[in-house]
Amino acid sequence: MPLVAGVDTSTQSCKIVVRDAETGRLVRSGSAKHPDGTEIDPRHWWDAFDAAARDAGGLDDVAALAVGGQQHGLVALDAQGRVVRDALLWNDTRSAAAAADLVRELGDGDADAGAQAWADAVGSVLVASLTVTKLRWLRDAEPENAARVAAVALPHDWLTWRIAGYGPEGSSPLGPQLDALVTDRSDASGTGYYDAQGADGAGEYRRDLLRLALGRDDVVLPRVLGPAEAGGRAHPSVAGADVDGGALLGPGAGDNAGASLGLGMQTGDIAISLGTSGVVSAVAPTRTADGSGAINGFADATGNALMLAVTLNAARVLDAARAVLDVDVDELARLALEAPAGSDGLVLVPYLEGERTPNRPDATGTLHGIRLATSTRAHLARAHVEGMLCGLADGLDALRAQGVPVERVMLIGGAAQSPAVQQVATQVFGLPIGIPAPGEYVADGAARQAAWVLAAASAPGADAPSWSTTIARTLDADPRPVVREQYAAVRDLV
Ligand SMILES: Nc1ncnc2c1ncn2[C@@H]1O[C@H](COP(=O)(O)OP(=O)(O)O)[C@@H](O)[C@H]1O
Ligand SMILES: O=C(CO)[C@@H](O)[C@H](O)COP(=O)(O)O
Repeated sequence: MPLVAGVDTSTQSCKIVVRDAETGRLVRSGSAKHPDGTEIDPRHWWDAFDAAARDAGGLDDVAALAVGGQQHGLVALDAQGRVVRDALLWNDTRSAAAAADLVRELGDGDADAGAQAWADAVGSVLVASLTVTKLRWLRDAEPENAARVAAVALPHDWLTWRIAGYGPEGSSPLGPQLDALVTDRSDASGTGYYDAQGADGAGEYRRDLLRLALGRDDVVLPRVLGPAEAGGRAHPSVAGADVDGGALLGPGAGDNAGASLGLGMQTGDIAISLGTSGVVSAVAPTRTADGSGAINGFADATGNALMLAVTLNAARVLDAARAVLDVDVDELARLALEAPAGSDGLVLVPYLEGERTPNRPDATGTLHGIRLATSTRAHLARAHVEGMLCGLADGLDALRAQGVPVERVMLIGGAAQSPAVQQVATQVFGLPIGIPAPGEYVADGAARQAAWVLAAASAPGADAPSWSTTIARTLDADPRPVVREQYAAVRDLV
């Protein structure tokens, strides 16, 4: 019974699952928190990985491991493999002006033409989240740091590299071998300088776009591996010490592609992820090229496309409500369910950290409809839940507008555990809502990828193992149009 490990190095924490490679049965798991913030020293990811591995009982007995991670983060390394500066994360908006500049530049001064050109080139219109915009910001705001950049990696790439034993001299057994960096199509497709459908579908880096942003392209970029291609082995001091030959390393994936693999998503499935980010995602054979910027046309972890609508404001909108009301997650849910659908007209537009979709990086949250009758804890709790979900419902509309079929909707991520979120989702989306069994679907997807890599190592061309995903409950649709009508009436007033 070989075991495999899946890692999710996400915005707020590191989660690890150890599963049976053949059946997918969960054997053990662990987790550890990351510091808060939109920029972070990657050593905190390494420390959290180490703590989560210990929390999971160690990884000596795993035959393969793969890492899913928050997308887009800029990990800039110097020639000695040292991090040049704290990593700028997907939710850092300081490169918003750089994004607008790059869009105009690719359109020869015409922003609309530039938006479509970026969507055609790499599947996405640039916003501050995308790595390429952070490189332009680095070039202009920190030229000395930009000059030191010898390699550019994403969070999951960098953690995979460290797990393999690489890193700066003195803090790694194998030293700073930058050309040992590897990644996968899904995470590469979120950089803004990788075309997952280029080179006749094989995928290719667009170094011309990297050069446009950074002013040069003589930097090492991680080798992009196939969906079940091994990227070396874990260093025995980290994982696989008790396994003959050590633990194979998978290419890893961006977290949303990992979740898609973990859920076994097929065309027609919609995943709504309520973590730090809010994500509405769908798989398809080929990506969209949405010049409006509402939909990102990324790659998934199986060789297909993964369309995403992503908001900056999701679970942490509810965290903010808990802070204001001084309640825990259970009391927040109870309060929210006390108020009626539509919260008697109290509406929160939840742009608490600016917003990515729509692209309003400088926006703030706004509360509308405050009256004596709606100045209650219950109404405030409900308005936060409804506002968060309305932003995602707009994203689902954008997917539909791109012709993406919507047949089954599943709710995942930390905030999906809330009974209030589950019930209000049936009202806001007006669709049946599938609640998968509670789990870490990004880490599960990484574990499934690890099992796929293990199978392919002895049987090239093997398919991904068919692990089953349990939908624990399906809630009936309960459409309440008033909720989105109220939201749409004030959303654009920010
Ligand atoms: N029952 C719950 N109700 C509301 N929010 C929750 C609940 N459980 C967890 N959360 C929130 O979910 C978030 C963590 O979700 P997760 O998917 O792990 O985030 P990420 O993957 O972005 O690190 C936190 O903001 C946490 O407060
Ligand atoms: O930016 C995106 C996708 O484009 C986010 O989905 C990040 O990948 C962060 O994920 P979580 O930490 O919220 O899971």
